[in-house]
Amino acid sequence: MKKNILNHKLLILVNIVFVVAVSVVEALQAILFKTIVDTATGTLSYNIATLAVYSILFLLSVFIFETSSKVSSAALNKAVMIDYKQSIIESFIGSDSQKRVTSSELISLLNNDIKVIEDNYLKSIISIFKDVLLFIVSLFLLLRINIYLTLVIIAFGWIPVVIPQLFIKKNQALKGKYLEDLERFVNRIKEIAQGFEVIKGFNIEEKVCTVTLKDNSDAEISKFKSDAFDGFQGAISIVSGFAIFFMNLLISGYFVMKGNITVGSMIAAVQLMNYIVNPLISISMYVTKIKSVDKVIEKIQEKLINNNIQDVMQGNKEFKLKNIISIEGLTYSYEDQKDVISNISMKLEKGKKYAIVGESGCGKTTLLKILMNQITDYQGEIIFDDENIRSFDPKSYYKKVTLIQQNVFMFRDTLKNNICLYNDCTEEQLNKALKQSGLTKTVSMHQEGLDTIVGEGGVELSGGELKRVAIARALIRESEILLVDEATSALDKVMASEIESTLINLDATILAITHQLDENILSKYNEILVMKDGKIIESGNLEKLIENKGYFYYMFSIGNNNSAMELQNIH
Ligand SMILES: Nc1ncnc2c1ncn2[C@@H]1O[C@H](COP(=O)(O)OP(=O)(O)OP(=O)(O)O)[C@@H](O)[C@H]1O
Repeated sequence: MKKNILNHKLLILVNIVFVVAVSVVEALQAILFKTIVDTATGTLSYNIATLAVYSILFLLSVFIFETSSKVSSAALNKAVMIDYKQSIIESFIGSDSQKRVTSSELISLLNNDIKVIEDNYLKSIISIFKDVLLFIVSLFLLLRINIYLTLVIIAFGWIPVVIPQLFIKKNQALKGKYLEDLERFVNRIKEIAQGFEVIKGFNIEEKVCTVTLKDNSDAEISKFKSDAFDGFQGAISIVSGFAIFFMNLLISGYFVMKGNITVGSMIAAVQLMNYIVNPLISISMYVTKIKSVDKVIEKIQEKLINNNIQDVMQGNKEFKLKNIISIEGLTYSYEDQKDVISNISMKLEKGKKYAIVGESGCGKTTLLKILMNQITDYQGEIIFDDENIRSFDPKSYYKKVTLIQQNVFMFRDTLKNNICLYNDCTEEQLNKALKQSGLTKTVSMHQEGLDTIVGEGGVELSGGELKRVAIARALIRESEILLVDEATSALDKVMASEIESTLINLDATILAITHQLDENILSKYNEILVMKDGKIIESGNLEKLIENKGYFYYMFSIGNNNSAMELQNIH
């Protein structure tokens, strides 16, 4: 945050200039008071018209400098906030995919936490600056009026400053609790929007409304407690400020009675004492506010800024695969749990098509995530011909290796932008990709063709079409290796078979997870890798695996409804 503020030195300077001007003009109000009162009581002999001109000049200056100061501080606020939010977004994009925050956490951070920081941190810093100046100028002017009054202020003015500091911890805790509850509420709302059909379909509207009401009121109660505490703290500061004010009034009244100062000086002194005590109270409140958001800034720092990916590939070599991908002793576990990938060693040949099969949870997706560099803290080696994955430039690797995921994410944009992913692509490249991915018919069916807006999350496309878009994306990039995480999930058998055929006919090395234990599909793969408990326990083409009559054959038989008797023999 500090870095984001210091990035705008010119705006800070402009702010300082206007804040100085505002503070000087405000403090001069006391001198104008004194001049008018002393003229009225006969101590000074100014002309009333001259005093009226001074007053008008004073009002004009206040208007000009206040406006300029507010506009420049709003401009600084805007610039810093753009920077800070952008750094959060960039940190999110650069974060490790395993440790990244969820979408609702990110939205909550960018809306709620940022708002708290903006209101309590940035605005406080700007205001503190103004108050410090007002304090210094007023103290200087008061010193010129009466040294004893100045000493009284110095002796007792710190009381309203110190009191709010006693409540910093409590304030921090209340603000932290509010943001925590608000995040839970935002999360709940997101779930309601996403799970709308499930809520309706399972008739759980009432239950969902009840838990939402709890989250909603928890967040508002926490906000109320935080605001109420702010109010209590503010009241204590104001009361102690008043106490100091009356004490000053009494003391300056005493000096007037003694004939040490004039009535005009007394009014000016009281006014200046206000300008000394009030900024002190405000400064102490702003310091409390700044400290209370320290935890919020720390939270953002922890969740995002410190969570940037340590790319396993830190080299600068252009990615190239001539013959063989060798995986040696690959082992991985999620956060100290048991191994999800357990000492896998295998070789994959360029251009061949590999199917990965295995029961749910055996580690198939994790294996692809490691190969895609989404998981980096694994043990073992991944070698392309004789180059370790770590020696490649990540950009060139991601250009040639593409992961097609189970759920195809679509931007709310045109079909073309969703396929080209905002990169330039020629008509020839596009047509080739459409043809190979089987999307030509889909494009011609839509009146707007490639300019058709696909709707939020691609709702206007079928499941099969979405998978084809994912394939087209890989084709546009001319990816040489396709890692496919269940390209056919949620598709009927005919569509699944069509998509698998499309994939198998591509000119690329393919490593595809499939749940389709279908003879027609599996026979097209050069090799089937059978996974169980994080290991590859069998491999070979379909014929060989059926002959083996091992674990694969057991799964294959269930998938193809073989007789119970036959299954018992195998198992
Ligand atoms: N982010 C994660 N944190 C902790 N455990 C995880 C995480 N992702 C997956 N796992 C666990 O790791 C194991 C392997 O998961 P993985 O997704 O690789 O299995 P899979 O074989 O692809 O399953 P499926 O066929 O059901 O998609 C599972 O037990 C899963 O619960």
